[in-house]
Amino acid sequence: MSSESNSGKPVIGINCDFKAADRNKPGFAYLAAGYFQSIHAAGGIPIVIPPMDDADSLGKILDQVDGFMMIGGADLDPRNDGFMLHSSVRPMDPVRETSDRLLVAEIAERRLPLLAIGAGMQLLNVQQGGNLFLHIKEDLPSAVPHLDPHDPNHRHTLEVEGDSLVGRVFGDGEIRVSSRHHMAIDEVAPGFRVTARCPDGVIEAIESEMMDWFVVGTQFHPECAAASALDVRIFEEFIEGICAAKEQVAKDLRLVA
Ligand SMILES: N[C@@H](CCC(=O)NCCCC(=O)O)C(=O)O
Repeated sequence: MSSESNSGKPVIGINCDFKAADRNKPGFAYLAAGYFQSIHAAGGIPIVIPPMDDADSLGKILDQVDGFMMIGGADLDPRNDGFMLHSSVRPMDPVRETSDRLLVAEIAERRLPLLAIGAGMQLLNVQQGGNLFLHIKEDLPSAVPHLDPHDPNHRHTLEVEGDSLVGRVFGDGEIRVSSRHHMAIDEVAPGFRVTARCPDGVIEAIESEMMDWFVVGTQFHPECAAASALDVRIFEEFIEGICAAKEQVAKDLRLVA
């Protein structure tokens, strides 16, 4: 049973990153402010969820939200999906990855509406049966740069499918998005379709084709400080999609009442 916030605004859970304690500092859970600020600005109520390796507690939290957003971050450890480690891989802290994997598995089981960004989309794809290129520079040598370590606001152009959420958001005309990744989706998981690519062919957005699961994934970062007004519309479409689904459920319940 998800929450029904007083204002009717959907409550959106958001995972966060984790940095382990060292000799001089305690461990930290953290996330870029743009993630929760974007959800709030779009009409949602953000709730940041600390990493936990406790499926029962994470499940009780998911009982209380109307949707979820999985944020970006460092690399998924390819060994968790049966692949060899690659010299370019900088794994995220295992505390975060363990929690993220439990979250995505439960979100999928519940068909909870999901917006997955960057590493969040990559995790969704591998957990649902797809896989990743571990290093674009090696796997797709003709690709344009998708990461500039000296420019957090590195951007590249995007080509979108018209009949999609990102297609509705960006429309026609040149689109440039913020890109900070060296991995990318290779095979898309069953039940999902590609809705945007960089002109070099790298997959930049996916959406669920399943009637019972509203999911959008972006490799680019619509939450970043340099996001455009159109990027912001992705969050609005996500919130609107959740509200529409809730209204439909309420209508259906009235019909059978
Ligand atoms: N590390 C992966 C995923 C890319 C990603 O999520 N980048 C965002 C980094 C900044 C942040 O933490 O939000 C890859 O490189 O492919």
